[in-house]
Amino acid sequence: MAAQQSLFADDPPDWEQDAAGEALTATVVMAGAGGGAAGEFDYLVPDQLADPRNPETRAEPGRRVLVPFGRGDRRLSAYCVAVGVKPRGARRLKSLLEVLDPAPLISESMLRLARWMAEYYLTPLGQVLETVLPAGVRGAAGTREVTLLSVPTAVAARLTRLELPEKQRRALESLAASTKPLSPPQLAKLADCTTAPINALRKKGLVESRVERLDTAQADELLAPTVERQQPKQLNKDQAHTLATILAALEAPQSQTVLIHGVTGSGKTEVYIQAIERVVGFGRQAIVLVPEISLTPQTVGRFRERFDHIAVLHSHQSDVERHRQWRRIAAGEIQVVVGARSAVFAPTPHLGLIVIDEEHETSFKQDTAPRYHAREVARRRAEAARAPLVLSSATPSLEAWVRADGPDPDALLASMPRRVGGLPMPDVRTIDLVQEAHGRGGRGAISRPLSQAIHASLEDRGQVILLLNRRGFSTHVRCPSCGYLLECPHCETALTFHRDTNVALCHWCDYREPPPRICPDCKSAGVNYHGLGTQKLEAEVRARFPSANVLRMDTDTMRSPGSHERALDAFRRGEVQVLLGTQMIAKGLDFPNVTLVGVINADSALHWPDFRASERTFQLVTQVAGRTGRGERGGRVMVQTFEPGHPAIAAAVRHDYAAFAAGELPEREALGYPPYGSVVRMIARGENAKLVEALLAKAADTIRRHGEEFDAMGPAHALRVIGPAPAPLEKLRGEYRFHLLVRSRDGAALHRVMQRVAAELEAPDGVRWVVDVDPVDMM
Ligand SMILES: Nc1ncnc2c1ncn2[C@@H]1O[C@H](COP(=O)(O)OP(=O)(O)OP(=O)(O)O)[C@@H](O)[C@H]1O
Ligand SMILES: [Zn+2]
Repeated sequence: MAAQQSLFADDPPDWEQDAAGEALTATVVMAGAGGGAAGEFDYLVPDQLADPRNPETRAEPGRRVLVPFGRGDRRLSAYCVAVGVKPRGARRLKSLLEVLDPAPLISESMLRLARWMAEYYLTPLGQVLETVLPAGVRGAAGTREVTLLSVPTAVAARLTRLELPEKQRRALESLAASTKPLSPPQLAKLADCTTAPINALRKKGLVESRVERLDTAQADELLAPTVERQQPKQLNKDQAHTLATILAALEAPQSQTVLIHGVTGSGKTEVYIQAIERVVGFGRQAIVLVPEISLTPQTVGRFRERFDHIAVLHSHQSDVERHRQWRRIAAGEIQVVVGARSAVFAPTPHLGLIVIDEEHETSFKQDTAPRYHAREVARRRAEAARAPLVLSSATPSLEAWVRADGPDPDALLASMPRRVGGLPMPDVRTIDLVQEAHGRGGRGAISRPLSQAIHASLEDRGQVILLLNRRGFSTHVRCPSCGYLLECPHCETALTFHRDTNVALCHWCDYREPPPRICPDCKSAGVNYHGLGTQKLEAEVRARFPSANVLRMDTDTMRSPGSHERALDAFRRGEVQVLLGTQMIAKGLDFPNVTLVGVINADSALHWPDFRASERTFQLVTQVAGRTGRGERGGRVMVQTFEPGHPAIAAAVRHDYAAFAAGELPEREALGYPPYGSVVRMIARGENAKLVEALLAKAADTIRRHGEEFDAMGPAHALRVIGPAPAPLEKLRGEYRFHLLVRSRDGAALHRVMQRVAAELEAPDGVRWVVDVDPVDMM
């Protein structure tokens, strides 16, 4: 009641404010999904929220405001997206209640980008804004406690006379040589030891420690590993040519996209780092997007070696840390932002360049609303900033490839077909599993030729990487008498047996149960474990190569923070001879001592119900093959497959991207799939399968009806609806899932129709649906 009264007191009826018939209004969208209030709403801006003498409470675009909404005047938080003078209509507008942010959270240009996303991805603007602005951006500044070590002067004076074990001596000398105090992990890194010798030094009183509470940003700065500055490398001819292409794009009056297509190890990263050095030299900032999994100290280190002020954004950061980084970026203190997908929204004030490394990676597409693709958002952002967008990959997406290889003068292609330093591409050979199975009776996962190659590599003191894209021990559990298959009760997919934890696990919803000792169906004793997961492969490798140290990398073993880095460090130091795991080992690793890569089953993703199945297979095999032969010792690759003749596998074996594209593109073209057309996927889910399917059937009719006008314009504009059908993942967490695909060669027409359908479609209770524009995930 009190709030109401003060409200009336401050807020005289607006007909008194404005006799001329015009009023200052703010256009707002409700925050988040909007609580049922989708769309834009106008409110009057009361005088006290328009006072230039009080900039902290002024209504302006990019700030959040509190508004009364609906009949009961629910107070909702909203984003102000525009302010203007409007003729007062007959209908009386309500007034803003409060301005919540003392300054805009988002610039006008980022607001325009968000509007584009809302429109393109058919998502409410309020929800897009919550994605563009990290949750922590309005959070309070944080502090952090840091232990700092230094060497007392008295100790430093007799440093050379101390009797110490080797590691302690090294640590003490490193600390004494440092110009600033160091934290224990920092010192451990510098002296290449664990924290044990450092603790020993502290106990002996040879090292002083104090605890300080620092601003998070300061703490980050201090805790950043100390790195030696590296100079730019002398570029080879292909690299120099690629750099020149990017530098020319920096001069162009409009934004250009440069696709760097370079084989693995061709020195792509070095080229774009040099381009960024130029950009930073003009006082502008660069954003580098990398897949989350490659945000390793190794990658980040390469940027630290070359730039003074970098910010790293990743998904494990706390709100407070993220907020800090955000503010430093917005203040122009940061030269290079390195981060995963959402770093595309980093508020750099003078953006000079965006780079997307491993551009083909699926993780650049967000799988919740707004289902944006960072490549498309980056392109829009680069266009607005008139800055180049650099895409880099050994296996570009066909979307990027066709654009770069086509007539568009603003889409350029730079090829780097050779590895740096004259290193040859690794020799790749396929092993036909059909023939092998006949020869050796189908025992185990490792064929004889692969086994021999592993032996040879190990004897030669080389390291081995084995890829198997399936975690767990056995991929399914079946009764040998009646054929009963153990399934997840919520997802109707086969449960995977995990031997280390002795559970049958659903990889979709995490449902788990102990594996049955008798068949739940026919009650006969014993069940069989079929199929191959990484755990079983690990057991086989340990049994066959007992003297090798084996490390398994998959989401089961890499759960704890830092485990990924520790594993890669152990591999780099040579403590591990065989690294085996899922696709997380296929990416970006640069270990010169890897002389053999084995792909256990190259076909595993080849027949997925996804029009990109061949492309994914080609990418995976090519990328993992690229992890070998990166040193002087050369390297080879063995690819086990049931289909050595499949074009995707055959092209990967020859490192021949152009051949892969030439084989795949006509098929896409014939069917009107991307990059020759656009696809939208609709997914509906609910507990009642009939209702779910009926909703999509209705959607299909609505799409066809709205599509008629485009169908009439001929095949270049027509829409084609495929489905509805049960989604490949038919049941998930107790809900049935159906999907349909719509495709058209005319992306704009498709978009227009889907906009109308999304606005019209009403789902019954218990059924939810989403529209995925440019889908990547087809499950
Ligand atoms: N011009 C050069 N002279 C000498 N060494 C170079 C040069 N360019 C790059 N290198 C080195 O070669 C290795 C591979 O380079 P880089 O990582 O840039 O290649 P890449 O194409 O990005 O690799 P990938 O995509 O396969 O991970 C790195 O160790 C890098 O430091
Ligand atoms: Zn499940």
